Amino acid sequence: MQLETYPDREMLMLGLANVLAGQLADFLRRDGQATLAVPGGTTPGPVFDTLSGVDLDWANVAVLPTDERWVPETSDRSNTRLVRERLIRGRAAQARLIPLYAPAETPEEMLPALEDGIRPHLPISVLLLGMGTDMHVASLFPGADRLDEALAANAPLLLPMRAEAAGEPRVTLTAPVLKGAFNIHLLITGGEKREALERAQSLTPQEAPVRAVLDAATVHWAE
Ligand SMILES: O=C1O[C@H](COP(=O)(O)O)[C@@H](O)[C@H](O)[C@H]1O
Repeated sequence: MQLETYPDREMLMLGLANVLAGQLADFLRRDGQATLAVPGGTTPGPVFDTLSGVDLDWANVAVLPTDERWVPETSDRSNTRLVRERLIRGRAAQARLIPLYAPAETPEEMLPALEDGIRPHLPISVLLLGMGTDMHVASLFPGADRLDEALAANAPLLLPMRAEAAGEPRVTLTAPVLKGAFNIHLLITGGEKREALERAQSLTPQEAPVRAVLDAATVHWAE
């Protein structure tokens, strides 16, 4: 793991957006297309605000949530809603958003169709992850019902996930998809998450799912 510490959160969000933009630009120059996977939650909004204003060939960028709460976009719990409102706008309005939710009672019903949607956009060129204080990344929660399956080397692309801490059912990219990304960034803020990250280093991926990606990740942190 490589750790980048920033003097404050504003510098963190700006600096990280700049790194992500640079890596996307490299992919676009080389391959003519790129896939950016991004988290939901409370932390990444300011990164999205900056990134959405960067001059890139956004029409050739596919944007994929790392995980989704099984709620429609009308819910303020929807990660897709956050991405649409804060990232897929301005210069980035041309980017193609690949949803991990489709209207149905349960994620299981839509899983094959959702997998078909993301398959053409893998591997991920640039992956941004958040982390909870419980050391979950994407929706790989400690104690989740299908965590072992999601951590396995032969895991499918996507799995439904249920955990007490998760609230509603989730859908998540699995560990092999996350680990398969060319560039992996983890965004965390505050002392509690920094301590959790330190703790995670001596735990198993089952205890601390962030461990699944940590060795290959650059961690971006500010108090
Ligand atoms: O539930 C989720 O939580 C994590 C961390 O969110 P934060 O609010 O602590 O930043 C997030 O990375 C994940 O995408 C989301 O579904």
